[in-house]
Amino acid sequence: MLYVKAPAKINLTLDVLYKRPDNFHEVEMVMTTVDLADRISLESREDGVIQIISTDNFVPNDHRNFAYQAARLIKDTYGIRQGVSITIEKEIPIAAGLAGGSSDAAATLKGLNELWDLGLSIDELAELGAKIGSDVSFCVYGGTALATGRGEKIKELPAPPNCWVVLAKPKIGVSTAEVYGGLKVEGLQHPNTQQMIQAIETKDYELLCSSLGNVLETVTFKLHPEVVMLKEQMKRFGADATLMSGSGPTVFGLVDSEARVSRIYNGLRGFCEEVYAVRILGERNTLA
Ligand SMILES: C[C@@](CO)(OP(=O)(O)O)[C@H](O)COP(=O)(O)OP(=O)(O)OC[C@H]1O[C@@H](n2ccc(N)nc2=O)[C@H](O)[C@@H]1O
Ligand SMILES: Nc1ncnc2c1ncn2[C@@H]1O[C@H](COP(=O)(O)OP(=O)(O)O)[C@@H](O)[C@H]1O
Repeated sequence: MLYVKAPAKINLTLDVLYKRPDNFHEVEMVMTTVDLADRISLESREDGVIQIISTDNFVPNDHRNFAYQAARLIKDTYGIRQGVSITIEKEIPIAAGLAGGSSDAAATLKGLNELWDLGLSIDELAELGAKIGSDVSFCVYGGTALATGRGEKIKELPAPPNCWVVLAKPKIGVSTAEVYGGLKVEGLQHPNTQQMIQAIETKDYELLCSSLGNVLETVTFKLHPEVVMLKEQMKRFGADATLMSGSGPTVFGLVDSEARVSRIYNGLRGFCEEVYAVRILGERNTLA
């Protein structure tokens, strides 16, 4: 039995440059992993079957599961005869903009590389990951990175300045495809990605706070006004800066003092069931 952690990500910036002919959007995003993680365990089996076992009824247990797709891809690409039982202990909220499914896929790729002794490099695993979803390559590397292309081209960044991240997810699920589909690329207010990178490189917390930006907020806010309200509440309870992660609906707030974290956490818990106080994981963990 092999255990692998699958951490959630947040987008510190998310910019869309244009819509591509393949119907994906060309993006520029600064992403970082946080210490809210699913736990994946992998057990090889001789009958060739890929089995998904999950603690959460909303997680699909068949070919729709991204961890299943990761195992299938590895088996087919490298002609592996064995199967695998994949147990997913779900901690990351589903369809939340936190890349839970993508991270489960990435953890499965890394775990099977070890379990089946394939000797693949982290870059090879990330390339495989891109076939499953745009966010999977980033999740293979983890840490902090600039993601371009449709999200699969990854450039490593150093750890951001130390701070707390309070995550709050309203009781709605958001479809990433619907949000990208509703985006009007003309007239967008673009975040300053280069300034965000500078803030990270110089460990400038204030600059990082003022550089947060996500163009998908415009779409999700219109679909779900409760996300705007949650963001406003978080700011009112004392977060230094707030943003929606990915396509939403999770909103996060950055805080640099522990005392304020509990005030914000307790305040939000009054009306939002899913609130988490976490840390940024920072740098890439190169162990596959
Ligand atoms: C918005 C982001 C930001 O990190 O994350 P989430 O909110 O899903 O966590 C990502 O761009 C989501 O990546 P991921 O969830 O892997 O997307 P995919 O499965 O590849 O694509 C789902 C759908 O989103 C749209 N899509 C995705 C990526 C992209 N660059 N342009 C797009 O237009 C396409 O319609 C695609 O069919
Ligand atoms: N291992 C998985 N965990 C969660 N959701 C999964 C998984 N595999 C497939 N899915 C499907 O992926 C969709 C997106 O979920 P998720 O990856 O959690 O969100 P997001 O794309 O917003 O980060 C869900 O609707 C869910 O049905």
